[in-house]
Amino acid sequence: MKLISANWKMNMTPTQTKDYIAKFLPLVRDVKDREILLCVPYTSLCVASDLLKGTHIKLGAQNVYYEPKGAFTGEISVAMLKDLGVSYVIVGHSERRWIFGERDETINRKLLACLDGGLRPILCVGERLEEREAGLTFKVVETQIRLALSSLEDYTDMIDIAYEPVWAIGSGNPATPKDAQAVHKFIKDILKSINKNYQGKTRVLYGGSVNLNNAREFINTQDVDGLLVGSASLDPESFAQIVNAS
Ligand SMILES: O=C(CO)COP(=O)(O)O
Repeated sequence: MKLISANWKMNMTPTQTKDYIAKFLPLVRDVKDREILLCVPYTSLCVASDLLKGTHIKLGAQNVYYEPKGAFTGEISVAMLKDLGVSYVIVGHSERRWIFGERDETINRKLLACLDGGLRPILCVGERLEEREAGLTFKVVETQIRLALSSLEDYTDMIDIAYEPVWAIGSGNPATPKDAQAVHKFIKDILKSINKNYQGKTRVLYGGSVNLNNAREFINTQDVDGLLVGSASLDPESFAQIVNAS
């Protein structure tokens, strides 16, 4: 099933989360052929978890730490997320890579912790503008995937991947569906080549300036198995329209 996910990033208080979900749920009640996911800030997980219980909307986090517990001030473990009913977690978002200096090795450890603990990670990959301009898109994406999945190659069916070109995020300048399709196909070929038992269960999502005007075209593009929507997911009506259009 295709996956349409919101990434709220650092937006929405718990109170705003409550209002959002109250408005959003009736608007997507009849959507049965798409998986809908809300990746909310840590502080909204509790309230969102309560409100989404018994609905078909899944709950996701935007980050996780790889150690199971201990003296890691400010960090959140897989078990803590699981206990709140979280089923997905975004790992290696470009904002974590480029603002917070998250390295491929850290991302690899986070993926391992998620797989061990039964959370489905959404691994984010994508090239920066200068890399794209230097013709390095495929090389960058391949390197990010190979490093993130190092020693986890047998488990590729247990993760989803979001292709989010960094230059397209928050810029109003999305990739063309054709360019996205080429990278998505390339990602699927990598997964096949690193896991000979790969069953094709990884969904490759597109993210980067998805909005109501382009969501349908992306979702109807071959090899696009879902969307990861940032700013256009912050308004419940707008995100519900994207879900319904895609
Ligand atoms: O980073 C994104 C989703 O993870 C995309 O953000 P925008 O939809 O705001 O471009």
